[in-house]
Amino acid sequence: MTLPYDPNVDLPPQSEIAVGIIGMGDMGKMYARRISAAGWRVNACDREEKYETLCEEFAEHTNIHIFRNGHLVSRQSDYIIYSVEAEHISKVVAQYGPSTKLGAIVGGQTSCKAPEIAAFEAHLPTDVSIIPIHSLHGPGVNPTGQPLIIIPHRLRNPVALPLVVSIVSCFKSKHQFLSAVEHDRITADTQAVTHAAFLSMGTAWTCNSQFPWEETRWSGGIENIKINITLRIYSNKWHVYAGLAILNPSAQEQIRQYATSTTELFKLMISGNRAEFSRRVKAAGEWVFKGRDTPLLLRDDLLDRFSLSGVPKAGRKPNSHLTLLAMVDSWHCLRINPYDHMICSTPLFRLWLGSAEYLFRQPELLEDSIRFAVEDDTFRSDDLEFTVAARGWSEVVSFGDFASYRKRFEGVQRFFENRFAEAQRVGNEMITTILSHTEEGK
Ligand SMILES: NC(=O)C1=CN([C@@H]2O[C@H](COP(=O)(O)OP(=O)(O)OC[C@H]3O[C@@H](n4cnc5c(N)ncnc54)[C@H](OP(=O)(O)O)[C@@H]3O)[C@@H](O)[C@H]2O)C=CC1
Ligand SMILES: O=C(O)C(=O)Cc1ccc(O)cc1
Repeated sequence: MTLPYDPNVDLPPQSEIAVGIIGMGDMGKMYARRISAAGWRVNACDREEKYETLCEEFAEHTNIHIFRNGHLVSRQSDYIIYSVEAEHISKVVAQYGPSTKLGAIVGGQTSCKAPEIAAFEAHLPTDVSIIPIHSLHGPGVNPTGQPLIIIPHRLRNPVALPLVVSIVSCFKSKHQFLSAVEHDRITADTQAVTHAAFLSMGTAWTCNSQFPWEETRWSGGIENIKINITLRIYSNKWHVYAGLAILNPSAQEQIRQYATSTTELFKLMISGNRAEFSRRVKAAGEWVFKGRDTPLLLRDDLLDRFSLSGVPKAGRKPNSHLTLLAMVDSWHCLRINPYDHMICSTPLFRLWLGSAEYLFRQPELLEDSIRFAVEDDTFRSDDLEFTVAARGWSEVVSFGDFASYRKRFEGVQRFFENRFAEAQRVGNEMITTILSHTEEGK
């Protein structure tokens, strides 16, 4: 890969550089710990009311200096990272941006870059370079080998970009240099629609008052992925998912298509039109998976290790898998090749694509799923609730309605909260094990 900067440029000594972090939530703290451990001085703050508790929490970290507010961080830091809620980025940058140190570099960690860039352009002094970043994983995932997107948006000197690269190299992530527009288009494909599928599963289970791990029809194999990842998402903060779906215009189109594909497939299922249902599903599968002969991303023996349920393999039933059929149909309708975006994929996206591949590249499984969808009513009420849920999520996102998004999200969160600790533990292990096997091609 040709680097978009001169790697031989002379950088200032590490002892002269301070990294600022505004927003010490889950991601901000993870960044502060890793960057300071690599030897950089870190200046950090959250909202003023958290100053004392943050000072206590980081009292032992001599390289992390907690300040009362973003003005104090901005005026003495050389690379300042805003790690706040995407919904608030404009307000927070308007507040602290004018205090940025002369000639410094500013970036953000929000998941959608259009509003972040607009805020920086509007509120930062013109001498400041703008280099946003985005770690494509949650705070509990080891950043080593995960994609880290770097956006060299405004470079005021030849040192700015190599300095940022040198600072973030402590994550040992895979660097991808993109424009903000490319970033938003790709993450709409990989993140927003993936989350829409899992959010809808959680809503459907809640509306049916079901804990899926207690039912034989959701046990083992890719069902473990559906359950673990749904719980993982709902154990996180609502604003992370709301921000990247609502603020990214490409995401809205994709989520709408996912809801449409779900609805159209569900109508074919209940009309008993097996021929047309089968034709549409297989046409989508052909388009997305044709010619793929690499080993499947997911393997049965690995999947079965990560169950939240105690149902033995013999007791399991086929599933209509409307969630996955609709995903592949959406990719087909929007002409999105999901493999094109692997370089910017999150662990959840890889597991979701792996699940789709597992179903579509094993013809007997796909036939079972088609037959079950049209001829068996075991999953009818689940599929009905899923369809209603997918449309509901799409509607909230298209209305740009953060308050309703939060209410929907937190309602499901309450339903599942007793299982979050276990789901986090199993989910972390599942991500580490399955993805390490896929990456090594084992
Ligand atoms: N969590 C994830 O998996 C990932 C998140 N991201 C993105 O990173 C960003 C941070 O996410 P995450 O750490 O999870 O979220 P958190 O809610 O944990 O952290 C955001 C922090 O910023 C604080 N904050 C808000 N306003 C200000 C302000 N004016 N000054 C200082 N601090 C402020 C918040 O306080 P308060 O809570 O009081 O508002 C909160 O503590 C988001 O934009 C998210 O989309 C990116 C990759 C992964
Ligand atoms: O992997 C996922 O999709 C997650 O849910 C974690 C996550 C959330 C937001 C991001 O901007 C990046 C990663």
